[in-house]
Amino acid sequence: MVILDGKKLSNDIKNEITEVVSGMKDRGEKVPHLAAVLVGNDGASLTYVGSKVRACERIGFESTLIHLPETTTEEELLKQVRELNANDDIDGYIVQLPLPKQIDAQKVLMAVDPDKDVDGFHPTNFGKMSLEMETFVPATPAGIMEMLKRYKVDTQGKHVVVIGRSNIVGRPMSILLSKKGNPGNATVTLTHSRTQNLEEFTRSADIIVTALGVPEFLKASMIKDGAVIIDVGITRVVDEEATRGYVLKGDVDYDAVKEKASFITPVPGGVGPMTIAMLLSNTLLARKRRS
Ligand SMILES: Nc1nc(=O)c2c([nH]1)NC[C@@H]1CN(c3ccc(C(=O)N[C@@H](CCC(=O)O)C(=O)O)cc3)C=[N+]21
Repeated sequence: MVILDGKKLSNDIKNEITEVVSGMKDRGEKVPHLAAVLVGNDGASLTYVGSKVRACERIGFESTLIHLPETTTEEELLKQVRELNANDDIDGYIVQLPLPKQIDAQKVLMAVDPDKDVDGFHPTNFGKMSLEMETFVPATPAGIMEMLKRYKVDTQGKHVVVIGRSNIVGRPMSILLSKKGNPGNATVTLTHSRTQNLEEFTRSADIIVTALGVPEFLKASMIKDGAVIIDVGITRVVDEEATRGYVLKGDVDYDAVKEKASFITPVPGGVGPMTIAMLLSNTLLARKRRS
């Protein structure tokens, strides 16, 4: 069994980007500038946005964090988005999800300039991805593709079962893995909460991608020997003994499943760090396209 080490890979990718950025600096060029908009004080969102800002600093990007109160109205957020679109110094930005309930997330994502949409969530970019055109690919699916590529996991003609049909992970993942290419050329089944007999699918899968958010959902009895397991779930579970008062749990019953798997991603240290690395990579692409 091989552990797909997202922490290490993301460091490799960040080092590669650092090299490119230092070349830009040497030539007196503008370095990439990423902005993140965070609305409210959700604990996990604060952690993720903090990691993104720290990663920017480490690799020599400029970064701006725009932190708005929980009570922000949709109109106020749309105004912020329009300002970022118009600000020539910002190469790319993200609006951290989830948003408070008074705000229609779809409306906000539609207002982001597709050329600055480094999350790849705008319909234009999602469409381009689906049509196999060059674009910003959503960071989590892009990170998984990069992991499969760098570990040379064979996806050609394999049966992939994706669990979860979200717009940011499950659905784009199903599209990317069925595309021509390497990784790609897989036969994909996209399963979700209404799927009947889920276990019949998971037990026949060569590769399983779980993006559910239900801790330890995928049991060893649900997979076949030698399956590749990609765990996108990351849930904070209360644990009084832990220093932060919680532990992070993936969607996979890791200790038992790893005994049967050929490749597996840990949580933490798997898909999460790759997401950040690919966001940085998209921001570098945004800067290059604008110059
Ligand atoms: N507009 C937008 N774009 C996103 O890309 C986006 C988002 N909203 N909302 C939330 C999800 C989730 N996400 C993660 C990023 C990094 C880790 C990560 O680095 N996780 C670490 C652990 C972090 C911790 O300690 O909590 C790990 O798995 O090792 C996890 C999850 C990005 N998302």
